Amino acid sequence: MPKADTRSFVVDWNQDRFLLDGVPFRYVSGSLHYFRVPRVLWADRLFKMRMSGLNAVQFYVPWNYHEPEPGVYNFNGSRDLIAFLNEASIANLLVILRPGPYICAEWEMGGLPAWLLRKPNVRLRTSDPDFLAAVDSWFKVLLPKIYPWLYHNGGNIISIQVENEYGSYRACDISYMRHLAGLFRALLGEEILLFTTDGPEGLKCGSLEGLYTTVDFGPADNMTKIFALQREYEPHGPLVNSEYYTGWLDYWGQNHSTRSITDVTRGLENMLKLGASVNMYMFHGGTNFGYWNGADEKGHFLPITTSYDYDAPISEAGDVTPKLFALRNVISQFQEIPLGPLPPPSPKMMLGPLTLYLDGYMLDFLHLLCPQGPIHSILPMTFEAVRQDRGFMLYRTYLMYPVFEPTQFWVPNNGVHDRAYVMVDGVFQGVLERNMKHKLFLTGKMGATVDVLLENMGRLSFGSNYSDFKGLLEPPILGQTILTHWLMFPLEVDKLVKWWFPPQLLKNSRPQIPSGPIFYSTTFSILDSGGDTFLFLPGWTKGQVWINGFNLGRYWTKRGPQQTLYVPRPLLFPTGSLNKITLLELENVPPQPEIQFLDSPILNSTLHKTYIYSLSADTQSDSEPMELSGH
Ligand SMILES: CCCC/N=C1\SC[C@@H]2[C@H](O)[C@H](O)[C@@H](O)CN12
Repeated sequence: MPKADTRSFVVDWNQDRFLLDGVPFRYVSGSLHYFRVPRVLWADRLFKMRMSGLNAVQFYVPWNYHEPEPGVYNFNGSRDLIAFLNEASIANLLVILRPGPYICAEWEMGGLPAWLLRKPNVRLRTSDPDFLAAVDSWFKVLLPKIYPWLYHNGGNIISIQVENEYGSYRACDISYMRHLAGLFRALLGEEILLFTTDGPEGLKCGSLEGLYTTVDFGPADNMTKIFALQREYEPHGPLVNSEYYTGWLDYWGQNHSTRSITDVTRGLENMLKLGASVNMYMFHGGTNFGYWNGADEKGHFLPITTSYDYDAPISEAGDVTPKLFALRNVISQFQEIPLGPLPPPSPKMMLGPLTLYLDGYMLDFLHLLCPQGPIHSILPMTFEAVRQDRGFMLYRTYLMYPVFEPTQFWVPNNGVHDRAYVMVDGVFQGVLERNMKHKLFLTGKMGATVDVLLENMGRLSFGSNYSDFKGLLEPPILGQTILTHWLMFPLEVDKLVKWWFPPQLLKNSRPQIPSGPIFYSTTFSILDSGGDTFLFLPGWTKGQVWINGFNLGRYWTKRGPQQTLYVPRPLLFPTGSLNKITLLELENVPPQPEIQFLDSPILNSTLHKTYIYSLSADTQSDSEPMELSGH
């Protein structure tokens, strides 16, 4: 077989295979998402993937991670895409790039920026002119950055995916797919291999003439049937599974997902025997730090957990697993794998228990959390309308009349997106939750302050046939009265947490019943010999954690299945320096406000039965309000 005299990665239509520089080539790839791994750990993870026998790495580019506001771009630090491409090159891994614009990935809004929803009627993932204008603007920044990294230009990108499982989306807008294909060709040239990926039900609307059709399926699926479906769209060319599921995602309140080593290795072996190219999704999952998790909807709203361990061959903490060695053994039967050992699991550290101390009630810091002051509106406004993309917003109103008897407080049309923590005169009354908890009862004196803290638990990343706006989507109803005249406080919690809470800020303006939303913190130092660790929050309910100002993600100890948060060692300061951990507890503080750092994760706690509300047991009243209040 003569080698190509130039760099090339092409489909050999006669032999149903790929050719790399003119030589037959099959990729055995793995997915790793740079946006779920601190930059300092990228090289470690990529090296382990190479040593596992992979010759390629596949990853998405989340639009919302790089364009926080229209026309504002961020490719720095853990967002430095080019640096990640370079690390992959150093690890001798080719790249299969998936820039979207929609990526799914259990990522917030499937990677689409929330600011698209500032035009409430925008039709996402269609040829809607407003949507396409934003897409064009983004890709005219992104695609020229990756052009030099295309394989035939001297880089390591061998193929690029257009959209993501588009056939699973209701719109089925071929004009949109054609627009994307044209844009990619215009900005990347004719040589690069462009492809699509769909499940077996999605090929009709997901595939497009001129884009190589690939499929995705897991170990329990019928490989023969699904590859036959791919053949209906690609009678010639290599068989490709672009997402072979090595594990699966986790939802808060559902059991931890796993896939057996036997099933996963058997499926891989069967595909490699066919000569197929395969990408294993995920090979290393990582973490949904901050507020970046997405959500699904299967009967009810299902936010994704902070951990994206995915039961992947490389664990969330970057450790090799028996599943990795089993897969490496399969790969070694089909192609050469690098000689040499894989690094052992990294050192882990235990610490604590540590006592946390009350910094203050969230409501006492509104002047710092919302320095620009509230927005006033007769009816509550959404996060998107006030340009708060993620995190928390406080909605405040006042009782225009006394409420002596416990009176139902609810939001019509399941309008709490996603969790609401209700206070009256600063005293915690309870929680309302999208799909799960529609009402609570409260009393209050005339003029009492009614505060509703809304938590955005992550926008739908899959299966949404509507735009997932956040906040109070309808005005709450107290008894028969619609509550109007609201103050909206978009809260800059992350900015505040980076400050130190001077004790003098702490007002004892409320009974010392520690309940949320409330800040606790402490400082601690570690031994230099310490390693990665796993934060355990026994007795705490739900909230957010920061370590040294880094937003580690959400905890929901009461609901599970995740009980610990992965703490990468590079986040911690060395011996002699104090580390600071801050918790925002949204509900109830344990009698012993302590935390621990464990040397192994807990991702599969049994469900707390109290969570399993049946929808019928908690339906809201359908009675229409008799009068408007607040006038
Ligand atoms: C039956 C699966 C339909 C949804 N597709 C999923 S769930 C896990 C993965 C990731 O979200 C991935 O980003 C999707 O492309 C495919 N997939």
